Amino acid sequence: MSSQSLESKYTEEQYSEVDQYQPATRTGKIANYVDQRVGGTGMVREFGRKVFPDHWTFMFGEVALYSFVITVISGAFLTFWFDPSMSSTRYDGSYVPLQGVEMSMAYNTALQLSFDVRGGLFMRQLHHWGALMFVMAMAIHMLRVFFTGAFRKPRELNWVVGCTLLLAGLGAGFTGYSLPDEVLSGNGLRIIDGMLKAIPVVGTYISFFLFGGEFPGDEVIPRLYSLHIFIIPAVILILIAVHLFMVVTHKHTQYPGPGRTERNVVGYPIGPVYAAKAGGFFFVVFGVLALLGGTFQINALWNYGPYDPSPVQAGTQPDWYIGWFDGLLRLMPGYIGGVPLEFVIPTPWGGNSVATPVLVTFIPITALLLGLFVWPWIESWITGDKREHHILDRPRNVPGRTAFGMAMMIWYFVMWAAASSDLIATHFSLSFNDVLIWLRVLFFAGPILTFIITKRICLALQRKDREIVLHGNEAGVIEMLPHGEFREKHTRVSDYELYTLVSYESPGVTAARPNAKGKVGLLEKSRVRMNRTFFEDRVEPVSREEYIEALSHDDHGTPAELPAGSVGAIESRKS
Ligand code: HEM
Ligand code: HEM
Repeated sequence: MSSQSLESKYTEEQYSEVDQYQPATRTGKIANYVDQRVGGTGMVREFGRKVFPDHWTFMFGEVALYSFVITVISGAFLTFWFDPSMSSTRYDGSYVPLQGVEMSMAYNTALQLSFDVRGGLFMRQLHHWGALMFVMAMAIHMLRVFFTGAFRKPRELNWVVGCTLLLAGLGAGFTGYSLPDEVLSGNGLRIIDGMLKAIPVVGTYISFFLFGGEFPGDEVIPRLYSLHIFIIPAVILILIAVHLFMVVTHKHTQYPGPGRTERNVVGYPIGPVYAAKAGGFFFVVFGVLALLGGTFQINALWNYGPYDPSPVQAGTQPDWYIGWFDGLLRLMPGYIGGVPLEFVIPTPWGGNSVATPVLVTFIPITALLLGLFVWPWIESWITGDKREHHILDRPRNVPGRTAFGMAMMIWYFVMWAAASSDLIATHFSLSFNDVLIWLRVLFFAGPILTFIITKRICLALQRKDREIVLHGNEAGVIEMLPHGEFREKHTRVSDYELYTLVSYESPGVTAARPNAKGKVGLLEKSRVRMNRTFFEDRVEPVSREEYIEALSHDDHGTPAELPAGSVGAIESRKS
């Protein structure tokens, strides 16, 4: 019992009486002692009874959380040995091919961690696999939230917190990857330096300040280190706390099903079953990462050699979440029809060069990242839907959003694939230039084709669902009728499945809304155009009348009366 509740319930004279209710066991007494001073019971009662719906797609947020914890633990281990200094030293560790080679302390200690610290290589690999899993889990979690519409009101701000987490994750990955100061990380930094310098007027200054002088300087690794082990993890930690707090206050969304409404949550309370499952799951994630870290080599930095701006290695790849920046740079032509795209603006101090090929790459990067942040508002602007949503969408039931999401994914994949254009060319014995030209075509045509194809697939799946609701599933049993006709038997779907198949709305196109002056502005016109792209093709959901009509035909081998709950499912459709 917490001290607060004691105060409110008992007078001072009654305190001695209360002491008689001390638990009998020693553990109970210790728990009581702590609780009277900490007051945790109320919190446990509040959180322990929170109901959490169960679905496998809700697991990715947890995987992100656990892999972050594992990168923090393994990263803390690395800090005991890693020295982020760029001062020069001669390697004298146990890796023979590099003995006597001059290198920075950062690379030297990363090699020491790999060869001379007991368990060091395992911890480095665990850290790197943990980082990859962290960003991967975040991305899949984000896609789950996107494709099921879990970002809609009231969760828009939590979506923004999530997007910030994703950016912070990319920042953590990039800064970590740059720390060991070998050829691969040095080349990554060289690309960043080039992108910064392309910014007109201020670019060279930004690069100069970041690197503490002319690239590579001797300041950048210690600076990245502060960002990597302190500032970015602290930001991630705070944002995760805010994110999960918001998940609790909003309550979790749920998939459509019997008894699930916009006003309730059906699932298990967190304590004890869910908490035990989540605790166990942490160790599963830890186990998988330990297995990867222990058996699959990653970032074998002794093969690269110390950073030197002159060599660039063939075949090396940046981590998957960074590759698309690199890919974009490769996609952008430097010349069109023999005319260089880079030009110089004459100025009194000798001219300012504008690196157009590099600058243009900022457009898709900004569009993709900014679009991600503001998507909840864009969607509600297109649809005109300002209502709260706690029941999730099945992706096929929102063809416009699903098609758009898939188009953006393909766009991302093309940019990412471009970062491996050399490997694609060598592995498949193709001309490097041809690969690049095809990727350029796909950069523009890929998203459009994906949008069209995905929308068609969604509509086809909706039609299939409609067919299943009205005529049941093919039973795989052929029967012969008395007059000799053969036909396949159909079985009705269960009431549960019926709920899943019919609980959705399929809005039509909304008409243009004139402004106060009675005119339809340019913005409204573009909204209506997008609204039409999203909603013009639609499949009408099954109506009550259609359903009853279908049931009454018992030529599908179905009873003439309605199964309990089935009409309720149709009625509960959100429209
Ligand atoms: C450090 C990274 C992250 C962690 C640890 C995390 C964790 C979680 C967890 C545990 C949940 C509840 C379970 C679930 O639905 O999966 C959740 C829900 C949510 N997350 Fe994340 N998340 C992260 C990143 C993101 C990102 C990148 C986004 C989107 C851009 C996002 C958006 C959301 C939203 C909108 C919800 C509420 C979903 C609902 O109620 O259905 N999160 N997050
Ligand atoms: C408090 C948290 C963290 C600490 C103390 C930490 C510490 C470190 C240290 C000391 C290194 C250099 C070791 C080496 O290269 O051998 C490193 C590398 C790295 N870190 Fe972290 N880190 C943390 C969080 C993260 C997070 C959240 C991510 C990713 C999203 C990440 C990604 C990386 C990567 C990719 C490397 C390069 C690993 C390699 O050399 O193969 N770190 N980290």
